[in-house]
Amino acid sequence: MRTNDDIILKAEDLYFSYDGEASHSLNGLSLEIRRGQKIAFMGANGSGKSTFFLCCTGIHKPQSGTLYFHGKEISYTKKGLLDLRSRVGIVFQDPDRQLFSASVYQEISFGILNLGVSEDEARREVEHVIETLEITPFRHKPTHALSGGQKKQVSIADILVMHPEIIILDEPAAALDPKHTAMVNQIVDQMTENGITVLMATHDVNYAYQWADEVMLFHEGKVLMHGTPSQVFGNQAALHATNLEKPAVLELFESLCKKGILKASLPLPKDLHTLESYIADIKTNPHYGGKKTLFTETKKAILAVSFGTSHNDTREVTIDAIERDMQNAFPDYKLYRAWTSKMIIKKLKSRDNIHVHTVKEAMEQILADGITDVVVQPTHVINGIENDLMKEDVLSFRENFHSISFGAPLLTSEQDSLQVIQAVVEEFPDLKQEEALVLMGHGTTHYANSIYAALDYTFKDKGHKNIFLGTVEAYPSMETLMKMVKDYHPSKVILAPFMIVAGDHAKNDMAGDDPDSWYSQFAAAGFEVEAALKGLGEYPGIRRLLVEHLKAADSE
Ligand SMILES: Nc1ncnc2c1ncn2[C@@H]1O[C@H](COP(=O)(O)OP(=O)(O)OP(=O)(O)O)[C@@H](O)[C@H]1O
Repeated sequence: MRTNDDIILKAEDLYFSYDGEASHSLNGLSLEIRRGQKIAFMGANGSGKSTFFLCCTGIHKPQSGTLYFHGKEISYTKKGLLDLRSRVGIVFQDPDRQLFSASVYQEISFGILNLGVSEDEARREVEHVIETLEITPFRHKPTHALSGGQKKQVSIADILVMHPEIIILDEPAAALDPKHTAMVNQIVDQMTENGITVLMATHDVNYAYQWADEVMLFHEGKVLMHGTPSQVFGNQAALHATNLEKPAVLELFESLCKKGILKASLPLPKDLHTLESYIADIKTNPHYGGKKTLFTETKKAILAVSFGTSHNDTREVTIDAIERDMQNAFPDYKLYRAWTSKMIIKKLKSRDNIHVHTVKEAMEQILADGITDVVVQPTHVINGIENDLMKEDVLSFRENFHSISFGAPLLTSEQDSLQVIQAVVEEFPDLKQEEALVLMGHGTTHYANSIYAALDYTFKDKGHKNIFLGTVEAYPSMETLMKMVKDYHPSKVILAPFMIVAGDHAKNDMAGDDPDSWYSQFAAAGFEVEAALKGLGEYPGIRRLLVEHLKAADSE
């Protein structure tokens, strides 16, 4: 359990500016450091790591906010600072900023003598640290004649000799060759074994991932994220925001899992050695596939997953057409269909005695047919709940296949939005500037719904000010659309579904006679209205994009 005693250092809402408040290098920074932890401080250049370190040793005093050491506010009196600096030592990134004595011995003994320790005791301590940090071969050289790596060793010795409780290392491996980097890493390991709390700024994601207990991710003068290395390096958005990359070992592990070579349920490997042992184990204990071996002949399939429709006319020109294009792109793969709407599946069964598989049924069939690798391509428009649930169903079969990969839903990346806009524009070549094209999306309470409003905005941004996108079930609603369309004063409103099929929603909610339909509402508002009952699956540009997503998933 975490107690207050565990918190050795705490920062509360720190603000620090180098230029009289014109900009803040620390910008409301709060964090807590637990005793004995190894903490990697990461973040883009200029995100405030060094500034924070300088505050921790009292070199800078924050303009506002409080720093606590062992639960007590830092005192900025001479005595307070001397005490603080004997207990919190900092090794600067640039050793020349730290070393100022003429000889190595003088340099290392300076701090400890300043603490009032007797000369004898100081000598013993200095000799000890000279030996442990392997400084003996150059101990008699003047400090200015040392190499970069040797200077770094001496600046660490400067601090270690004082037996601090916290050591702060600002990019200790910067400018060091691999041999000296390994040596500094070894010294750091010794420090942590001796119970010293180590705060280290580093840009080396591979080292931080393997070494740290916790990662403190700085962004614009405050902590963007704080967590275990797996939590922080597993967060793509946080890494992106802070210019960091995923550690190579994680990247490789994830890629091997995606390819089905390793099981994603294995503990995340901390280092290459662990990953190697997973791979070495494959033959005897197949992580890969559970029941299958790595060397079996592969048989591949595509599973095309759609919401479904009970309208055969639209199905033929949308879902059937999409699947046909997928099959043409992958003639050697067996194509399977699954729908996610149980209601529609039931309706087709009772009305036409046609059975369409659910996702689980399709996966069972694929398994029974001896398929080894499955690429799943949804025809879902957004990455919403339907897609999440579909993935869960598919992944419950993970153990039975060599690999399972997923193509992205239609609107996943920014590039997708641009291609979808292009596909829509191509589909309405006769749309006049004074006419409004109003698209009806489905909409969902899932957070992915925001893509509809974003796409509506992008249409306009790309010069299509007369194309509007709303949803039946969420935002942007008909009410919002009506306002925007009225502001545009179009001569005519053309309605079209922004759904893969032109089914119930398109025929009834959009184009129906009911007074609530979009058609009736626009007509009642005095517009000339026309309905184009064409699902997105009929647009060649949309089908092309889905096939592209499938190809991307297959090549993963
Ligand atoms: N002595 C200084 N005078 C003026 N501005 C400074 C000074 N030192 C740092 N800054 C500014 O403060 C901000 C934070 O810098 P800081 O050195 O704390 O970042 P950092 O995260 O340690 O960066 P790096 O990864 O490059 O070492 C930056 O905008 C920087 O330009």
